[in-house]
Amino acid sequence: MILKSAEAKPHIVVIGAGAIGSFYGAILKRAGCAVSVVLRSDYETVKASGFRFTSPLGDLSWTPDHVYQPGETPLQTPDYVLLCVKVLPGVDRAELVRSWLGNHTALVLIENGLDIERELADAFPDNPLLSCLAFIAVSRTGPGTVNHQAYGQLVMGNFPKGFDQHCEQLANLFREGGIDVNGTDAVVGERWRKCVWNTSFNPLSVLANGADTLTMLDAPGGEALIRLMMKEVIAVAEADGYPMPPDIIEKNISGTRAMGAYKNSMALDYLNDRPIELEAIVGNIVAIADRLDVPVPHLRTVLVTLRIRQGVDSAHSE
Ligand SMILES: NC(=O)C1=CN([C@@H]2O[C@H](COP(=O)(O)OP(=O)(O)OC[C@H]3O[C@@H](n4cnc5c(N)ncnc54)[C@H](OP(=O)(O)O)[C@@H]3O)[C@@H](O)[C@H]2O)C=CC1
Ligand SMILES: CC(C)(CO)C(=O)C(=O)O
Repeated sequence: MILKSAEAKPHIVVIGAGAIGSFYGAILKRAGCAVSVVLRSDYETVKASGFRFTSPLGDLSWTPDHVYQPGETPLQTPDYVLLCVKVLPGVDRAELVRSWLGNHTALVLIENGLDIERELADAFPDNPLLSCLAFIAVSRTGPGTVNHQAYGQLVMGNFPKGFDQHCEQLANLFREGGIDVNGTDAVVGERWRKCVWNTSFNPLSVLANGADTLTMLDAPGGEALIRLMMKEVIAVAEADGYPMPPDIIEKNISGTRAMGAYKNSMALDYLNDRPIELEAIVGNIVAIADRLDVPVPHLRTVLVTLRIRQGVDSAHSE
């Protein structure tokens, strides 16, 4: 396939333009792309007045080229579809993207979790698949309104491996729009590396009633527990063929302390009564641990406790 030249900027459709989708949509819009969005609850507001941002990067507020609803078909086949919905059981992501993909459309995931690409790779074997990790603090504060607190860097590569011309083009567009992109030809290892942080801090923050990072680290035994959880993630990653750097725990702990008190995306989902990405971020890792016979007693305790809690919460809300 011949990619569009730098002058003819690609057409982008963002599916799930919440915090992450609207932020990275804004960046691509700044780079001169035509960016459209598929929205559910925010459809009317964004169609009427676009996205409104607060951000240290300046005014990122933007108006999409088209605002679609799920089930519509694109006016023009997009070059890239960005999928930015939460990875939740019962959400069929392949069905969400199916009608938006042309034969040559590249599918780009900007989502947390491990082992979350396979269902899309299987459903669309002929479309280029790009997997991205977002290092950013951003949240949706109301319909069409978004607060970008800090950061924004992406790590990007093809799934399961490689860094093709689509990665090259999209990474350059994100850079033009003002954010850093680290390209990798081994994105699965990068997902493991990010999960060392997410699989430890995210579920613990929910058990701790939405606690921020410093509250967790400073509680008696808190840092020790987080280190034990990180060690278990690293052991599973290694058994799966992805050895982690020897200083990864130290760097994660010191980096998190330096960042100051921070509520991760799962803590925010929990505090706002939204479903949490428990299976994508914890369950999939425990499943791999079981397959490879790696003991993960702390991760399993946290996972099962949260599953029980989800059951109790949903029984109460019926
Ligand atoms: N926020 C952050 O700082 C970070 C988030 N991430 C990851 O990025 C991913 C996205 O998170 P985030 O943007 O925060 O989540 P949000 O909840 O802010 O956004 C998700 C969006 O997906 C939409 N959506 C869900 N289902 C559908 C559907 N069927 N059709 C159309 N839209 C749909 C939601 O719409 P509706 O409102 O209608 O449900 C919402 O707008 C997650 O995997 C998260 O873990 C990673 C790093 C940091
Ligand atoms: C790493 C971090 C904390 C923000 O980039 C994240 O992935 C999350 O909030 O879930």
